[in-house]
Amino acid sequence: MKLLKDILYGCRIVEVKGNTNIAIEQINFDSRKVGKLHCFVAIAGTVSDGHHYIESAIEKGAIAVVCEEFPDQLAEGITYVKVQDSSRALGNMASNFFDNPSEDLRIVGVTGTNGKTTIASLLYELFLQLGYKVGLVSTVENKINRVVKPSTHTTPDAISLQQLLSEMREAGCRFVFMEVSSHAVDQNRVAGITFTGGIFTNISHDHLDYHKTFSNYIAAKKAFFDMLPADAFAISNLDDANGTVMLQNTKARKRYYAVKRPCDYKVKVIENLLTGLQLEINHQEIHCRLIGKFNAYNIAAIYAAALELGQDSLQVLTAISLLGPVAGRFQYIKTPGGITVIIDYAHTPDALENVLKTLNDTRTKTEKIITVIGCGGDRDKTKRPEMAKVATELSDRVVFTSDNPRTENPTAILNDMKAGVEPQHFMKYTVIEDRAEAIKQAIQEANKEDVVLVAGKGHETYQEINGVKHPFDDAEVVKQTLNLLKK
Ligand SMILES: CC(=O)N[C@H]1[C@@H](OP(=O)(O)OP(=O)(O)OC[C@H]2O[C@@H](n3ccc(=O)[nH]c3=O)[C@H](O)[C@@H]2O)O[C@H](CO)[C@@H](O)[C@@H]1O[C@H](C)C(=O)N[C@@H](C)C(=O)N[C@H](CCC(=O)O)C(=O)O
Ligand SMILES: Nc1ncnc2c1ncn2[C@@H]1O[C@H](COP(=O)(O)OP(=O)(O)OP(=O)(O)O)[C@@H](O)[C@H]1O
Ligand SMILES: N[C@H](CCC[C@H](N)C(=O)O)C(=O)O
Ligand SMILES: [Mg+2]
Repeated sequence: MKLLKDILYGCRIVEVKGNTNIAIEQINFDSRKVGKLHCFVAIAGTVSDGHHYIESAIEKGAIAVVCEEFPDQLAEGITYVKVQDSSRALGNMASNFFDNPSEDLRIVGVTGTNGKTTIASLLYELFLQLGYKVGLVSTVENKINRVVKPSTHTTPDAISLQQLLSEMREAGCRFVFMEVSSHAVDQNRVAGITFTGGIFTNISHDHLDYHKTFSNYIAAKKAFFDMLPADAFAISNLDDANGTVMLQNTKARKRYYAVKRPCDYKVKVIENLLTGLQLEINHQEIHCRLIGKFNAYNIAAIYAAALELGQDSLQVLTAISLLGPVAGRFQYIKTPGGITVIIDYAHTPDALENVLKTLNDTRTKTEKIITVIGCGGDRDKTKRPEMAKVATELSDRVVFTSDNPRTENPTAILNDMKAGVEPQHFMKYTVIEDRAEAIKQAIQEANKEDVVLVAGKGHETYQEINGVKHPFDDAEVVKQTLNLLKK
């Protein structure tokens, strides 16, 4: 229990009606989950508006309401607090409610279109190796030191996030590495967190269904760097067209990493093989087990962050050389029959292009690249034709299939994809809606030396159709199919 006036500390309050000197059991932004002595925070969302549910929250036991507009009728004995921005207030309130965990932790946020999970997970592993207790907030899983907590979002809502951070503090964690999605910035899920540092990976086509324009999407990512305090660090990718824009207005100390340009943390790719990367970081040579040039950027970013966090360069390089791949990111299977299968979470045109370029860069003359790819339903439709175009241009054969159709018709999604294929590549693809069948077809077509790329789902263990998550794991299906076909 905490006093409402203490929970509201630091919020931009416009007007109060009622008593704030009351004890609150829990804060809640969903009327359906409200209980006795709760404070309900009304937020305007993408589908509906929490302000419509104030009455029902009170019926369920809320004794205080935080909102942007007072309802026409005020209920007796209830405290109403009008704020400028209720999602921002929620962030602050959640932090106060859990005794401001971020002030006792060193939290580094990672934002960008691709590479967030990879960088956050690698930093988590790296700092464990350096002997620290560490927390991780990611798309794949959350971790409190070594204890796994399932993840539902890339960045959880403000209340779940502050609770998670407080559990990390409780468990003695010193560092936390977390993904900060553009949705999270836009919805103020990270408001109230004091970050020690921020990392920008890259920005390319994704989530235009939500942000509407590319410049809104850039602005959401940039807003994260604008909120960093002056004693934090802001690390950005100088090779990305928006790498400097991201840090334009930050108060934090600016650091850049890059492969192509001179900068604070410069990486050179000496060798890019299917067994790993040989790199030079600020003139120090290392080998790492991660595959693909894009991972040179991820390695540069984690090296930069570790050094900005005060770690010893030599120890960091040694630890980097021991890091293994992240689940579902360029996961590599070599079969007894000589086929290579790669499972990768590439679900944007840019990621798919990077992965396929890596496979093209490292292939021999005779080997075929066979790609299995689908696009998610209820997500950015404009990326569908682009992903299909990239897949057919950079592969010898492509099987278009389903990837979480959600509430959309899978055939309609596949038609959106097909519209992006250039006529000269029409002969390269087939369409098999059933993902397991699509994987089987690709593996069946593969001969010794060929590479099968199964892209889009990575670590996911389900296929989401009409609100139901059916068990489906690309890695499992691949293994079963390889056994079945004796490949
Ligand atoms: C589009 C989006 O981001 N939606 C998120 C948002 O919900 P919303 O704005 O749609 O909520 P809404 O249904 O309009 O309701 C508005 C408000 O009324 C409340 N309400 C609603 C109904 C009711 O009966 N009572 C009630 O109080 C709701 O609790 C909410 O506070 O706020 C919710 C609470 O934080 C999130 O769970 C929800 O994530 C949905 C499930 C989602 O799918 N989000 C994805 C797109 C997402 O966030 N992805 C990013 C990763 C993207 C990336 O890969 O980069 C992520 O961080 O995971
Ligand atoms: N630095 C990078 N640049 C471009 N592509 C990358 C980079 N790192 C990883 N990728 C590609 O993008 C895919 C997704 O990587 P990752 O899961 O790390 O990104 P993410 O930003 O966490 O994605 P999400 O927004 O879905 O959480 C990988 O499977 C790989 O294909
Ligand atoms: N975080 C991303 C993941 C997409 C993964 C892909 N498998 C899909 O379902 O589209 C999103 O929610 O848009
Ligand atoms: Mg992620």
